Amino acid sequence: MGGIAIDTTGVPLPQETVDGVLNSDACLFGAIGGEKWDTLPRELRPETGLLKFREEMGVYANLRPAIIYDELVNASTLKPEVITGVDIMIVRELIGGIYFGKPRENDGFKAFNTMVYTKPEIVRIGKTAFELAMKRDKRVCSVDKANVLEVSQLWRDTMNELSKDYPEVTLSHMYVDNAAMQLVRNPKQFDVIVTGNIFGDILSDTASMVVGSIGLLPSASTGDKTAIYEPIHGSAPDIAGMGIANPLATIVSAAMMLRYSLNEEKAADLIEESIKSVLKDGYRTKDLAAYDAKEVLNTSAMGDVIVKYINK
Ligand SMILES: NC(=O)c1ccc[n+]([C@@H]2O[C@H](COP(=O)([O-])OP(=O)(O)OC[C@H]3O[C@@H](n4cnc5c(N)ncnc54)[C@H](O)[C@@H]3O)[C@@H](O)[C@H]2O)c1
Ligand SMILES: CC(C)[C@H](C(=O)O)[C@@H](O)C(=O)O
Ligand SMILES: [Mg+2]
Repeated sequence: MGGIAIDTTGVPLPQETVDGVLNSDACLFGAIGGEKWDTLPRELRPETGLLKFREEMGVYANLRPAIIYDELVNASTLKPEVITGVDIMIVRELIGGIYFGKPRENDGFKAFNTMVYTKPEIVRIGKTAFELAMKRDKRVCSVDKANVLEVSQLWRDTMNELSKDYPEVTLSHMYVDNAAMQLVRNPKQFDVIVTGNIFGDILSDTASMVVGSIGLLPSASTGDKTAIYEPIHGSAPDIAGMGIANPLATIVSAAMMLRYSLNEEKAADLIEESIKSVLKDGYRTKDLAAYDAKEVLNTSAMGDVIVKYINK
């Protein structure tokens, strides 16, 4: 799917791809997008294919963990004391909100999108967040813009109602502008963040830089049918072909896939432990190279060294 599908079949999401993934336990997704396809009509763009893909797979809960590796505390642009120990789980609603709301239009003079959530959609993602919090530090921060938006008021009221089913979990609320600021001011205050589609998109890119690089953040998109595992970053066109992209976000996504969809806990542990050892031994890709690097590797060499450590 994406650009390659457009070039070979004329559409960004061929039915064959949808059927293939629906018949699978899980999907490991790379990244889509690029200037070449940016001027196509919206319905033919890679991004539209990705959204349709997520919708067809029913993956409403996008889990984006931002955890700092001890070895990389110096890689963040933030001070070590601010970020040491950061362990945030962003729970982003993925198949609703302004990305999918109707009506939507651009007639060349006026353009609009609609941010819409129904109560069942909010309950569904809220449950995911509360259940996850029960296995973590039992704190959920719900991020919205209830001071301005009706849709956020319903979001907040619903989260408050739902929290009664989870008396052990502490629920707090934050406006999205403040949340963006708090993420860089004091990221350790967060355990689970639950939020809508567009706010989660923005806050997860911010969180990635808190822990060092956007090339580090994996994600799991789960729902009722199957699951998609993908790095949070895009196709990084500005560095395409240079061999300097960090492959860790994708590799960690694969580890998440092994753990959560394929029941291969040991294999997942092995990958994650190898990554930690590789970082500890000072191997870095360029995005992390300025900090404590003993050896700077290109994309495929980083993959190779992780494989070597796994085999060890
Ligand atoms: N899930 C996806 O497939 C996805 C996600 C985001 C953006 N996109 C698409 O990707 C294209 C580029 O978008 P963008 O530039 O805003 O976002 P991007 O995430 O591709 O890149 C943002 C910045 O981060 C850097 N970066 C990204 N991944 C990296 C990695 N693994 N290692 C090192 N540096 C990395 C890039 O070089 C760039 O400077 C667009 O077409 C966009 O629609 C796709
Ligand atoms: C490419 C784009 C449609 C996508 C999104 O906004 O969901 C991306 O930014 C992401 O974070 O996965
Ligand atoms: Mg994004």
